[in-house]
Amino acid sequence: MIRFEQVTKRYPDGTTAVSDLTFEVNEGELVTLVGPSGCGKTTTMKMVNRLIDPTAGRILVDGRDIMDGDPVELRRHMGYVIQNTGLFPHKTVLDNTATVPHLLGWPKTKRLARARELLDLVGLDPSVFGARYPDQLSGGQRQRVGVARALAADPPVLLMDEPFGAVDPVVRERLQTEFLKLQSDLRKTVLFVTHDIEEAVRLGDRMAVFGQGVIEQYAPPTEVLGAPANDYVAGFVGADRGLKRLSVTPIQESDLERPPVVHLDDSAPTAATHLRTEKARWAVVLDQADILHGWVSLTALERGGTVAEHARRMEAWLPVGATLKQAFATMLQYDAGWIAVVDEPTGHYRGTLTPTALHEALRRSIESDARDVPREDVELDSVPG
Ligand SMILES: Nc1ncnc2c1ncn2[C@@H]1O[C@H](COP(=O)(O)OP(=O)(O)OP(=O)(O)O)[C@@H](O)[C@H]1O
Repeated sequence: MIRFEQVTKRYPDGTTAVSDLTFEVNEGELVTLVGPSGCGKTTTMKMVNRLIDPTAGRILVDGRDIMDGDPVELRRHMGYVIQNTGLFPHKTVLDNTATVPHLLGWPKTKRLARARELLDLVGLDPSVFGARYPDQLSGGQRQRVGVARALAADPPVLLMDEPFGAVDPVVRERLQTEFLKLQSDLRKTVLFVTHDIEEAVRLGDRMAVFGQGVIEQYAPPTEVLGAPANDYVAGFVGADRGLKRLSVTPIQESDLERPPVVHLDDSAPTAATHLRTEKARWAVVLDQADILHGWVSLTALERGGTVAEHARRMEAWLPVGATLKQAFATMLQYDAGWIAVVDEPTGHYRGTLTPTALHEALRRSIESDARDVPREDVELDSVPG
């Protein structure tokens, strides 16, 4: 969809901002450009919508050299979101959002209807916020309007330059979550510049890690974190890359443990016998439809009656596909030694995760990237302990 072929940009004062860049962004892919200040990320992005022209090489969008057409026409097919949003202060939120449709000559009713639809999409009620001016919004709300405005004419490409850079970390994380949800529906081709490695890891299908004007590694986040291409990338992603990886590694069926399972209407003595045979001190409790209810201890079952009389509710659960980081956070939140993993949306119980299983899942995912084999096929050497 977007292809850089040996692109170099040298500024008139002799600064080489990027040199000999070759990479490709697929249709519907979100690529993060990440690296320290001054490494050429913004220059790279601005060459795509011709705010900056390359000194050498060419850039193709949908197979066409971008230098062949009219730059204004080109920009209409590319949403552009920048830090501090660049909203017009004297225009209402609704009019700001409708900027591009206005330039494209859409009739007023159509462009305002589109602006309302987009404000809704980014979580701003148009009847509340539409008539306000940018300085009557919070920083996070302004960024949302920036995203809505960029999407207004439904461009296939989105260019985003530190779009969430000006807000505090909590709002930033919320904006990232909302944007990921939006992107999973819209599937735009996105180039996203950030100097924040966490953001690049969280959002990118692939990340381009920039050194001085060159890409040092171009790969999915799990690979950059698990197998950095060189010392530069390893240094940039940081010594805590194992921790960062937790946030992009999903829970898989093969990570789960299977402690004994009993049902609510089982008799307690039968359940207790089952636990003793399995040499277990507790069991997962399900209802008749195999939906998670909670857990029960052997000691409680030994008092007789039915499982239902002794079972305790379990609040710490997650769906398959949630990340290992969410699993870890849930364990901490409920002060739980394990969490249950269920199918979504059925709620059917699949298994459990303990801190040990979580650690093994992380190690297997690192090995699986390094050796290029599926995670469930990785055999771990045990750590001598
Ligand atoms: N108009 C210009 N004239 C001369 N040099 C420039 C110009 N614009 C950028 N540069 C230089 O080109 C290099 C790359 O700049 P660029 O803005 O692309 O970096 P960046 O990675 O986006 O940095 P930041 O994260 O700080 O925004 C820097 O050394 C910068 O000083």
